[in-house]
Amino acid sequence: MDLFSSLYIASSRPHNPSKAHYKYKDKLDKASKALNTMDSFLTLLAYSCLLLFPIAVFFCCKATWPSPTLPPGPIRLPIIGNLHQLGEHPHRSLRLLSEKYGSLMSLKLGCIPTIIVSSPEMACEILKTQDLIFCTRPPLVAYKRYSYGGRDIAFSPYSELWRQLRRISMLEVFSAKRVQAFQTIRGEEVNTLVRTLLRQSSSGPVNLSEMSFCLFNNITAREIFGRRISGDGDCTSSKYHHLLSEMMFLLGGFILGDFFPSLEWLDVLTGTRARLERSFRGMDEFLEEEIEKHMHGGGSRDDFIGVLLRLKKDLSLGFSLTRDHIKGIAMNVFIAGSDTSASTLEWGMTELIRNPIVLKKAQDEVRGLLGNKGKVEEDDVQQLRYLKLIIKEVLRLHPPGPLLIPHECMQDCKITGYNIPKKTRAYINVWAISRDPRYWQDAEAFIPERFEDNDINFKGQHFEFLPFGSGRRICPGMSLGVIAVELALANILYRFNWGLPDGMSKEDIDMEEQFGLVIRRKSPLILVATPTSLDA
Ligand code: HEM
Repeated sequence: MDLFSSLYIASSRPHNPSKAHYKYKDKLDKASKALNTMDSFLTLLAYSCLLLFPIAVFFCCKATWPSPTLPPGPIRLPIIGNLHQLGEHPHRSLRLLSEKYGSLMSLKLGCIPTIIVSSPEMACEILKTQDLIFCTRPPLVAYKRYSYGGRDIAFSPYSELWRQLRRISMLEVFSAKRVQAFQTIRGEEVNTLVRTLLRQSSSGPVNLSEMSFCLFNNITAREIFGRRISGDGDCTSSKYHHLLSEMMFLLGGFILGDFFPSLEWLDVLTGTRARLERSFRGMDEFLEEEIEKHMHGGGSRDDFIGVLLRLKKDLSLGFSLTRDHIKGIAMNVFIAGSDTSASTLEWGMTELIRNPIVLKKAQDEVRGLLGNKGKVEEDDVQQLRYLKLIIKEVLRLHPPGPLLIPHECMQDCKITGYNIPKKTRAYINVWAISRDPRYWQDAEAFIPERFEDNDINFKGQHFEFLPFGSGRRICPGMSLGVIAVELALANILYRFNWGLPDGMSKEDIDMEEQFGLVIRRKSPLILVATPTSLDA
């Protein structure tokens, strides 16, 4: 993502444009026709400010190297610093830079001092040894809005309130008891996926990316609100797909004000703020409706909203849980629970199709264990050793959050003798770490067997493998996410044979990533699913 990505955010078309927007856009279109190169006059204005001003300043001030007391890093341009070096896939560009400047690298992104961590040792330093100093979040524009001004778990700064929210969520929302209680939901939704695949596969290739998203979106919605959000018996489209994609994009999309706090007004001018507000309002209205339904006897006492509304009345909590806290937590789970798991399933199937020997071994395992049973249940999954190795390998090569959610340093500190000033932003490049040939043999290859004879897991103690992060901010939904992905993958491998559409070979599979807070495939995964003899 380069410096102008935020302008792209501003100029790309919103998903749910209002009538007013079209009217406004018509006028701009006339202007842009005349200009013939820009999407809108406002964008042109913003480009001008951003291009001409730095160029002018460039001639007045020099590029600088980071001071010797900071970790090494590339030379910084005036104004934009190293923003231009992020590229379209920041995790990849940052890996290349860190090969030159080291596993603790210093950058300046706009006005923001930043460190990039690219080795297990440095990740351990930030997420374990100095976790208490680094466990806050930077006050990014979208984080502030989507967290109801710091009233959620994922995007709020570290504080006593955050600790309380995280504590009660761990006990009541993400607990082992709750994971167990949602077993039926996962089973029913995976059955719906299988039924949808049976129906759709008879008329041609299926869009597995769309179905993955829909599956996890419905599982998450039932966990939070007690109801599905797709049509009955359907696993092809989710009413909130566009809204969630929009939110994911804005959360990972590098908004201008996040790098130039004094230029936040440009985000208003370019329309990014309005776009953020529109998506926030869309989600807020939905959450309000669901809370109202629960308060008037709808919903279940055991879904997340039911549990949180009960806790709201609990005077022994030690703090008062407000409606905004409930909406903040629900929004986190809705956002964090769908795309992450969908990404794991779609990359998992992508790798399996590219690696037919692994695919066959996984199918032999599940079919050997299940015989003619008809469907895989969660108890069966515990015996699928090879399938679990596959999930680990998918998370190693395709961690859904390649840079985690950014952390920020709360006070001046030192790492390996270098000064890290207070408010330095920290990106942990877990994508680069889990592909580092110093720690992984044949690091770019998909080899689930590499996890066979060792105890490396993703629970945050092995710093060479951190798909869920580590320390105080480690993903609290790990168990909910992993069991759902395992169950879905086991069932679709058991019930279907998989192949590529006619005329395609595995070399033709598009591996391009769409960067955002969560990395999904850029193009949907389209596969041919052939039901096995069980369904003949
Ligand atoms: C394969 C599935 C998943 C993966 C790979 C994943 C990964 C992550 C990562 C990398 C983080 C950021 C950690 C950091 O910043 O240090 C995170 C945070 C979080 N995840 Fe997940 N996640 C998954 C599924 C889920 C699910 C299913 C839920 C909810 C049901 C969830 C809820 C959260 C929340 C609330 C946070 C914020 C934690 C905090 O800031 O304290 N995640 N996740």
